[in-house]
Amino acid sequence: MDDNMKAALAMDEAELQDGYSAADVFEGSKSQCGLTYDDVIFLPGHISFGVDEVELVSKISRKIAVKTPFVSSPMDTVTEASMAIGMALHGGIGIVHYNMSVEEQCAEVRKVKKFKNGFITEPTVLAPHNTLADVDRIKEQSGHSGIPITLDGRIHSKLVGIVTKRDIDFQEDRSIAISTVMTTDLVVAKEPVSLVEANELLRQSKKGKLPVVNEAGALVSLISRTDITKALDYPLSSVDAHKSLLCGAAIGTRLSDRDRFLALVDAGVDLVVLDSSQGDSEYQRDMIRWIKDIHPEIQVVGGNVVTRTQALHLIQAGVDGLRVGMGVGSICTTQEVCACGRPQASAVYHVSRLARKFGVPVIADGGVANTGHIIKALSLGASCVMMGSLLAGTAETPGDYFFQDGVRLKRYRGMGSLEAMKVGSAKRYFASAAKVKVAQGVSGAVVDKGSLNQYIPYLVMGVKHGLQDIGFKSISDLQTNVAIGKVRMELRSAAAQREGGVHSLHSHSSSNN
Ligand SMILES: NC(=O)C1=CN([C@@H]2O[C@H](COP(=O)(O)OP(=O)(O)OC[C@H]3O[C@@H](n4cnc5c(N)ncnc54)[C@H](O)[C@@H]3O)[C@@H](O)[C@H]2O)C=CC1
Ligand SMILES: O=c1[nH]c(=O)c2[nH+]cn([C@@H]3O[C@H](COP(=O)(O)O)[C@@H](O)[C@H]3O)c2[nH]1
Ligand SMILES: [K+]
Repeated sequence: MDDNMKAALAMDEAELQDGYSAADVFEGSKSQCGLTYDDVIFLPGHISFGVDEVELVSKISRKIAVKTPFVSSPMDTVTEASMAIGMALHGGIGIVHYNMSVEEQCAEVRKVKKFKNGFITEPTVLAPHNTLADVDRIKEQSGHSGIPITLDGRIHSKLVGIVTKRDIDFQEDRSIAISTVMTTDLVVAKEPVSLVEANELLRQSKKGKLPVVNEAGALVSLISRTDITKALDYPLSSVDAHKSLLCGAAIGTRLSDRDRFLALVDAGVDLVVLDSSQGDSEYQRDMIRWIKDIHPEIQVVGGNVVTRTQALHLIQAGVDGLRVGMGVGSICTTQEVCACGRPQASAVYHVSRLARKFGVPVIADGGVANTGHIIKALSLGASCVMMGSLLAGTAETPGDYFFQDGVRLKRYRGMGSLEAMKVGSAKRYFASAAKVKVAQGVSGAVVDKGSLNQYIPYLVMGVKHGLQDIGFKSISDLQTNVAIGKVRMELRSAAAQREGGVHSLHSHSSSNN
């Protein structure tokens, strides 16, 4: 090796550093220009690990960690129970919209909280003196068969038997007591028992239901084979201490929303999102203080904010998370109508920089059109991303598919669109009573994206590849290295952005959407 070569190889890191730090890009600019995801591009780092080693564990609020940093938007064409269940099963969380009555919203939340609990902690229970007709009634109302029987017909009482379809199907007389037909030779699990152990017991016993009892033989919960198969299929699931899926819900900041909040707490909600385009209001601060005062255990996400001052006001009021984004959603017209907002990469970077000091996670909301945008949001400090249009069109969203020009579509609309306001958000705007309705969103359609079961794993893998290319195994490592300037980036000219997209083809297809 000659001396020139040796000198070249001895170059230190500083000499080799390409690109710019996030601080250079977002704070050093003299152009007074706000930036968004497409304006920036990360330079690749060094890969020393496999893509499967990348972990996407993150936080959605101070106390709630998730394994997939994805949140579905509280919009009436995106999140009701089915979406919230799908998001939680895949390790994220769904926020049920509130363009419906309190009762309807609570029913959606209950469906999520009750979905396939690994452990059913409130099973339907009967007593030995109940009749087969009682079993029939329960089957009709709730679909449950396989009912545990306890001495006094309630949970936490001594387990004496179980009644299954097989015990009663061929009994003609439905007035006879359960005690005469129930199975008393029971396979039970003694608490504490893990789902894996319970699964093994169910496999060996070939039973459909496994009652869990305490030392004294009292029933404490029930495990069902169908539930457990699902639980084992979704290792990333976001669950609470009782193994129920996590669920969020949106509320407003009017006095009536306090009743909505209390009802949602009753329904088991884990987190509420104060849903507003401009979160820096006295209404919102009052709501946050009131909630944290009476229900400090419920996580409150405030927003939306895009500046550090707005964020600080909500942090001072006690929020557990911040939702960032104004006017950047695919269906948003707020920036055009109200002249307020901020390009999303700048908003996420600046708010996250402040929120990080207080340990408050940031949810980057809106404007996410591909996995590259998700990676950029996370890199710039967001703990999670909230998505509307990217998830719209999946099977789990409310609404039916329809065909237009031979393409299978689903409706997707802004919550401030005239169409959505007509259904309910008019109440939020006072627009129903107002003479002039000012829409801040549009309604449209998106293409069929299939089920979340294929779609979320695809998004997750895309994000993992991005972290691997930048050179980090976790979101926190990535964020720390962006913050200290080790991760390098550049702005992209308009021509560079064109180059980074698909170009120069007559036609192309993409299998992923
Ligand atoms: N992220 C974004 O860029 C945007 C989102 N949206 C979505 O549209 C929906 C509606 O958003 P907003 O109109 O911002 O809802 P909002 O409920 O925050 O505001 C509607 C109007 O009600 C007022 N208001 C709220 N609480 C009040 C109280 N206690 N007393 C008196 N007045 C009160 C507000 O100041 C505002 O004028 C939400 O789902 C939101 O996420 C709408 C526009 C932009
Ligand atoms: O200006 C707006 N008018 C609206 O009618 C509207 N509806 C929803 N949102 C916001 O957009 C986010 C979803 O954005 P994406 O479709 O880009 O994921 C959502 O999460 C919201 O923050 C609205 N913004
Ligand atoms: K927009």
